[in-house]
Amino acid sequence: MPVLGGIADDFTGATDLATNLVARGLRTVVTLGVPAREDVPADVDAVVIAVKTRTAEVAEAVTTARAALRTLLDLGCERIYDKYCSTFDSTAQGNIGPVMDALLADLDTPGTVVVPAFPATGRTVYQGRLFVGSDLLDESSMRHHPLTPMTESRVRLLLEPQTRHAVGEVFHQTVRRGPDALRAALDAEFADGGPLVVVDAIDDADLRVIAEATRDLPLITGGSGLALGLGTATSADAPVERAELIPVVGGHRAVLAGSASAATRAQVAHARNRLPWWKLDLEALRTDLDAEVAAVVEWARARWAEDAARPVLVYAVDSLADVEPPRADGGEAASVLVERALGRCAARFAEHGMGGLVVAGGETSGTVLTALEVTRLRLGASLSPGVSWAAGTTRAGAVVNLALKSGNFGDEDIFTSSWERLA
Ligand SMILES: Nc1ncnc2c1ncn2[C@@H]1O[C@H](COP(=O)(O)OP(=O)(O)O)[C@@H](O)[C@H]1O
Ligand SMILES: O=C(O)[C@@H](O)C(=O)COP(=O)(O)O
Repeated sequence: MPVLGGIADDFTGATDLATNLVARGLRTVVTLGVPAREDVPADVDAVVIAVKTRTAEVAEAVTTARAALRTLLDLGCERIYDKYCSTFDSTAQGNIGPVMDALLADLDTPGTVVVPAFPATGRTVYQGRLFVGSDLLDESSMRHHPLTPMTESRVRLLLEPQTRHAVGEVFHQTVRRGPDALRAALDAEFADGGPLVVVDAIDDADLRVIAEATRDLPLITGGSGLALGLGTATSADAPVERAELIPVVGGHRAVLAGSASAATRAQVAHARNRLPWWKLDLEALRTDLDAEVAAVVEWARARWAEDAARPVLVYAVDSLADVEPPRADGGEAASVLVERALGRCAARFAEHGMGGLVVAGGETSGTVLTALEVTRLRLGASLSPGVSWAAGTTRAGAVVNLALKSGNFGDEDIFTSSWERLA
């Protein structure tokens, strides 16, 4: 029976959290959407429900999060982990604050911590300010995010407009004094300040202190980093390797990249010199999307006929100059066309024997998994911080190996090197 239940506001965020839970020895399953109780396997320690609510209407995000919470409690989960982006992707309306408010109310708890930090990927919080590498959040590329531009770095100021509660802060000086000092500071905030407390963390040792100080809270919130501080589920008879065991299926291999993020663009440039590649043509998609997809599928099958195990790369963006802004004339947005095309490619590739797939991009992953009719993922070995191989089960019961990569995650060679870890 699962002990920990996660609610993640997008699909790559869910696999990011699950990756860190597996690293702590927890056998973890990700469900895509709120599952029926009988669809959750019994032999897991953690369940992460992936919902696509980061940029949804506030009311929809809250209703979905509450439904996910009810299911996790029904499954027997004793603690809930509310996972949002390590760059706090949200707007003044939400959805991080409204979801926290709803979870706090439903769990009837005195308060919780707000911990976006994920130091392994450069996201740290110091004196209440969120950094991406050495840049303050509002000076990083997140300033220009198309849906959730982040123009403020102080987490308290980002959260206050979104929540009905007061927001407190506990700085690094206190975290450094250890779990007891932190817990005393949190209790003081919960008693006089408010139930939401932003806590600094600049390295994994800080995350361990925060996890220890909050071990009896029914709700914790953050990026995925906080999971690295959780007590390990491992023992002599339950080593970390047990949590990583997933079925590996054979078959053809592909990489589908719809992300335009800086890390993905570098990974595409690296892979173009090493793998057969196809760059989607926006004009061709706009003219006849099905014909372009058919051409991609024919091309991929020819490459697999030459070398059955060699991955093919299908991607959308080399440089930011390729990114087409939303159209003023009401024509179909490039982002929609690219997502639709990559989803259809995935489904057709699966019909032609694809057994392994790396997907780059959060929105893209959502579309691709929907097209493949994958309903749940069992997380396996980690590829890099926040990214793992998984075994995805489709509605029809077929299994496909998947690695979902958030746009800014992963080393430059992830599209070519990840396959070694699958073997
Ligand atoms: N040439 C393009 N012009 C406009 N949008 C694009 C283009 N290529 C891809 N996109 C869209 O950009 C979005 C990237 O988002 P996502 O997949 O979440 O990646 P990330 O994780 O990097 O944010 C997708 O909706 C994708 O379809
Ligand atoms: O917390 C994180 O940084 C990631 O898990 C995440 O949510 C990234 O979002 P996308 O870049 O939209 O995939």
